[in-house]
Amino acid sequence: MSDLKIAGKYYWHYLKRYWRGFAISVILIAFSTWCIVIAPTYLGRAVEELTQYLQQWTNPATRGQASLGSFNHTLVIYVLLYAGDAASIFISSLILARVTAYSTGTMRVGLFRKMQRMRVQYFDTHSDGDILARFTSDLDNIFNAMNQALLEILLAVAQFVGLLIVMFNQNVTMAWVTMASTPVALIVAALVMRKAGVAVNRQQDDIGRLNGYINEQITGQKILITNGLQQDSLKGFHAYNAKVRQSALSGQIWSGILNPLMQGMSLLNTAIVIFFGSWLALNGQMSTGAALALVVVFVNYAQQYYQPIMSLTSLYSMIQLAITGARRVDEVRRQPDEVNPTDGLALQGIDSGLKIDNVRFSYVPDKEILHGITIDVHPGEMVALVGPTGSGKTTVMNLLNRFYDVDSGRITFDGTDIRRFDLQALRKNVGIVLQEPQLFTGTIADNIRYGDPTARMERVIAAAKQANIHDFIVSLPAGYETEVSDEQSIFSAGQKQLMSIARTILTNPRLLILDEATSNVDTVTEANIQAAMDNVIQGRTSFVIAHRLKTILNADKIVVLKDGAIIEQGNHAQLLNENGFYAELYRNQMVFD
Ligand SMILES: Nc1ncnc2c1ncn2[C@@H]1O[C@H](COP(=O)(O)OP(=O)(O)OP(=O)(O)O)[C@@H](O)[C@H]1O
Repeated sequence: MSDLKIAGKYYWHYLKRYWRGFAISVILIAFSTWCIVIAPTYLGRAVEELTQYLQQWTNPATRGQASLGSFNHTLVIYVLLYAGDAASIFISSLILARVTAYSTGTMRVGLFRKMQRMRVQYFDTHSDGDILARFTSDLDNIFNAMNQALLEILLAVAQFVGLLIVMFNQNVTMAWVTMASTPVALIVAALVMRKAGVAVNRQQDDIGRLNGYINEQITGQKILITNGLQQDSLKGFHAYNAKVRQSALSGQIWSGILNPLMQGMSLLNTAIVIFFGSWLALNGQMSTGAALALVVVFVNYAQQYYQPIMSLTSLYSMIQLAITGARRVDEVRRQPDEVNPTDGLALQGIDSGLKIDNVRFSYVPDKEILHGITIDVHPGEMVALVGPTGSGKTTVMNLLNRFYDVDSGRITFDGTDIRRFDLQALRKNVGIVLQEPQLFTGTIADNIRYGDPTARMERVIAAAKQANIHDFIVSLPAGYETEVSDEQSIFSAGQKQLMSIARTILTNPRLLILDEATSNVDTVTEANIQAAMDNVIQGRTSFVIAHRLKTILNADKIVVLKDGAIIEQGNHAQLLNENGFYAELYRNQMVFD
């Protein structure tokens, strides 16, 4: 589907609910067009009446009859028509401003809502900067274009249609003469617009990539500084920036050519009309006054004829940016939602166990990552996943709470395939503590009760105590009310980790997925984290991507993954007995990450 079609559908989706405002605007614009289009006929009439008056006045025999009455009357109507035009444009611009503000607001909400429903895959495969660009520059482009171009577009279309009607009403031959240059103009405009469209499309994609790069460089700023890579970072930025500059420039040049071209066409058109009009007058097929009036009226029409096209072409780059913006935002809108079964089952707990049953999985077609994984877990057991990097540990975790769905095989809780549970219910029962803890804007208390905003303060404090972070929190001047947004940087990685453990404890999940942090923390924090983890794991079925030896030793089951397959499974003693890969790693004191 072409970008224009996609954009058309997108705008229709959001604008149709404002049809009343639109209808009123269209009526007002039609009225204003009628005023504008009809006005030249009054101008023509005024010229005719003035000519008649002058003829009578210059002839002594008829001077007594000469009167400016009808001329004045025509002139008043002419002025009123322009006043009507101005008033109706003013009112419709107010209405359209409102439609723009509301509809772009709804677009923003729509995009944000969609983000909440989309599959994790989208976020895994798009840079944060690119996603952000869709919220910022793409939506801004849509807003700017609607704000400035919507009225112009409606006016242009109405004026064009109105003009055609009036021209053909006035004089069919002259109307055809006025339109004679249209095919050439349309072909030229289409060629130039295609070039500009390609450049503007590229510009937006380049901006997305530039934003992605900036975002990455900000996030990795400390690594940059540590490695002294600022100059390289700047070099990379220049390269991305140059691409944006080039595509923006080429877009501006191509869209900039359009307007002068159309102006040239308009001048040519006026010349053609004057030439034919004069020829008609000289041919003597009508009175000099009438012929003169016809030329005046059609010169006016000829100038107006290209006006709508010219105003559209002067807005072209803005309109093209909005079309591209709509295409990019619509791309997000059309992403598949997470699959939530209708009549999904409720999930109360995991009583008889969890089974990963011969699961195969690939992120992208034909590149299988997990090759038939089977793990049987009894309630309350702790499973440690170990294995070299890229062996598929995180992937197993991704499947357990349905960030992704298996290709074949199944995962069951108490014998029921997890795809049959209501997604919300499933996620409520599966808690995740990630390696990189994430805190959100709000107070520490808000962050701990993030998964259950209604939780009372006693539960927040109890969770913090279990996570061994209570003492630290109360040592802060504002305690639990400390604003995280301002103070985020003063928390250490370990403290953030403990807060996120407290958050998980508060939601009391039945299944726990824990990615042990590999970051080096001091021994006291390390002991704190270990104790907090023991607390959160206590009595829960849990999967831990284990990096600490102690965790592994404590595990009920150690699953050793290599290249997406389980090569060994059992507890520490059993695996040592097997004298295989695990035993080798253990004996060589190798780290499990
Ligand atoms: N979103 C994704 N799209 C495509 N391939 C992916 C995606 N995420 C991971 N992979 C690939 O899947 C394989 C397993 O990755 P996974 O993250 O599960 O390994 P891991 O054992 O957790 O590694 P690590 O210990 O380094 O975290 C890797 O080859 C990785 O490149």
